[in-house]
Amino acid sequence: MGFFKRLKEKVSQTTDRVTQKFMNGLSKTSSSLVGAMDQLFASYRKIDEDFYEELEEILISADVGVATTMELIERLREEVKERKIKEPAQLQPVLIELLDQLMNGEDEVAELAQNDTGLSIYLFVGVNGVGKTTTIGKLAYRFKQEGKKVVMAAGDTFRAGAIEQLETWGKRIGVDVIKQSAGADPAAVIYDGIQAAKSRKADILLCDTAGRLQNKVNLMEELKKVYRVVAREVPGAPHEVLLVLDATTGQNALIQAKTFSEAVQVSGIVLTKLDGTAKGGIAIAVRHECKIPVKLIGLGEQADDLQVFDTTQFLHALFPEVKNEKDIMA
Ligand SMILES: Nc1nc2c(ncn2[C@@H]2O[C@H](COP(=O)(O)OP(=O)(O)OP(=O)(O)O)[C@@H](O)[C@H]2O)c(=O)[nH]1
Repeated sequence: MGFFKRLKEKVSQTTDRVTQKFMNGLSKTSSSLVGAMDQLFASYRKIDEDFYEELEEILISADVGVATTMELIERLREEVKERKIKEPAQLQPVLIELLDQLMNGEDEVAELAQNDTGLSIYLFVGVNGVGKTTTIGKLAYRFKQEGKKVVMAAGDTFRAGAIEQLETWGKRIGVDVIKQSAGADPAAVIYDGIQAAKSRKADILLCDTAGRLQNKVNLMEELKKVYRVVAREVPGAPHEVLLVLDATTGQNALIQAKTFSEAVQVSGIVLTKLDGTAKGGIAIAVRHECKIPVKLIGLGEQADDLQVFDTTQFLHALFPEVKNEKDIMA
């Protein structure tokens, strides 16, 4: 179903709070992207090579990425030909539909996997500072709100601060944290976490992992070991391996996605700090270029600023004025 049809249904159905979260969180990207596009559409009388070139620059500076931008422009040229569009201003709804398609259109809002026969185990991977610990705290809060019994394991033993930070989150939201001292073997901490979660009949165990070791090889070996321990202790686990990427690092996030996917089977991406950048186009690039679904996005530091990624809400927050094709055609 096309974007505008879903928009009518989804935005009216979804609680206003979610739509507001997306709009507030993406306001920086929206104002810079829409501002630049409005200027472009107003300053061109016809759709020519200069117009396409300027549109390319706008998309790339919003961190949509070169590959995704090139593909978008290619599809736009075809649409312009097919629909015999003359006015640049008529392009905006077409552009939004194409962005929607590039982001896999139909809202397969990727659900978080659960183990309906017992303990669900999530691993969180990603480099230091991207928001891993914060994301674990926010997700623990979300699951607790849903009535689930949650336990967290402080597997990022590389940085002492990460252990304390997770403990702070645990105290704040009333969730147990299983830890050892800094420098301990992450796989041993996560093994303890699994035993504790089982004995406490928890529904879900959220595991932080090392954000950095001496070098990439050690880090990747470490992650493979954690993965093996989890898979041995609970059949079918880990149920999610969530790679946490910082949206403010732009195209670097794509490089990290490729690196981590070589070491462990990443099942989903959490894109954090989208509220902290005007280059939220990175979500489009990640969604289109990585074959891994963006499952969650971080729209702020508060516990309920972690939202399930939803293409319709995302594009509506970027282009809030465009409710349907007629808005622009008129
Ligand atoms: N504005 C904003 N800040 C965020 C978001 N997610 C995390 N942060 C902040 O980013 C900073 C780093 O977050 P951490 O959770 O410590 O990063 P980390 O990846 O856990 O770092 P390590 O624990 O070393 O792996 C903290 O100040 C968080 O509050 C977000 O979605 N929006």
